[in-house]
Amino acid sequence: MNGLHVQNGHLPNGNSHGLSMFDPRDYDELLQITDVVRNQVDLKETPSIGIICGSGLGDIGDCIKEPQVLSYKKIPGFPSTSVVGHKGNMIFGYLGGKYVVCMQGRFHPYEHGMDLALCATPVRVMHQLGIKTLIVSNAAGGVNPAFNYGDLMVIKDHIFMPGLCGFSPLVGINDPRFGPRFVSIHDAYDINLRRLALTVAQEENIRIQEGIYVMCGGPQYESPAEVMYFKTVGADALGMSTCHEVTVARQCGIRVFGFSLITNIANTDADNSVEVTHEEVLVAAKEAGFRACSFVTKIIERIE
Ligand SMILES: O=P(O)(O)O[C@H]1O[C@H](CO)[C@@H](O)[C@H]1O
Ligand code: HPA
Repeated sequence: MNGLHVQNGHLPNGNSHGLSMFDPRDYDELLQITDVVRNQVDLKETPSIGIICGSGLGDIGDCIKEPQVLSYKKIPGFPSTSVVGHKGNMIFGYLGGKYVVCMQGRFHPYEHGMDLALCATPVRVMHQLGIKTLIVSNAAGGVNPAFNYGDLMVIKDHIFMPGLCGFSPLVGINDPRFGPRFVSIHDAYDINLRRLALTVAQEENIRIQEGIYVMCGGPQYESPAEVMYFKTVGADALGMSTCHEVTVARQCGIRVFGFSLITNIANTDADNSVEVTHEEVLVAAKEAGFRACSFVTKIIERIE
């Protein structure tokens, strides 16, 4: 175990300097982080469901009942979130009648000092805390011409661009306690949860789509030609997150439900291009906050 120092209740964290303090691939070091989390929260029971909030979608965390909030600053090894719209809190409590743990803020590969395994650390910690299901959300640009601003999209499958180029969270030492060296991603997004989500949306009158999410490296938004490229290969929505978390979750045997909020329409015409800004992404997410929250709550109510 290399250099994860947790002494006398003093918790160093990785916010400014600690990114090399622990190896996010080391099961035992992560267990220490998980223990530090456990020791700071009065766990009511084992959380069965983990949630990751996308950009501006932190309202989902604010819906949690009897919340216990642990700032990422108090979790050793956790970097701080640097993207606006990601608060940086781990919240324990009840949602849809189940005990959950929610990451109100995620780490993106384009943030300072990140590697994909470090970005996916919260998933491994939630696995060690005992979750069996992960609900992951994101803000994304719509590519499918049938999509509208503000739609929710159930993720049916993904194209993990960094992963295809060798930047996978599973690259490097593999501890079999997390799962196998080679992971099959043929059924990453659980079909029963997808069906449940589509039913819930219909019953609740929530505009819903289903489609393929592409994770690009970012932080630049895609050029019109790149959007056209992804459209041609079957993409429905573009973002800069999620696939690394889902890959790690699947390695651990966690079943996954994912959805995107379509915050902007990605443009394919360089002669009539439209600028995308993170501010507009956040505005769209804010507008959808209540809808996203009740969507997630109703799904959780009906998860077996
Ligand atoms: O995927 P989330 O975290 O929702 O964030 C999305 O919003 C940011 C761009 O506006 C990018 O980080 C993109 O991935
Ligand atoms: N592209 C990539 N990431 C995004 C977008 C987009 O258009 N919108 C929100 N996140």
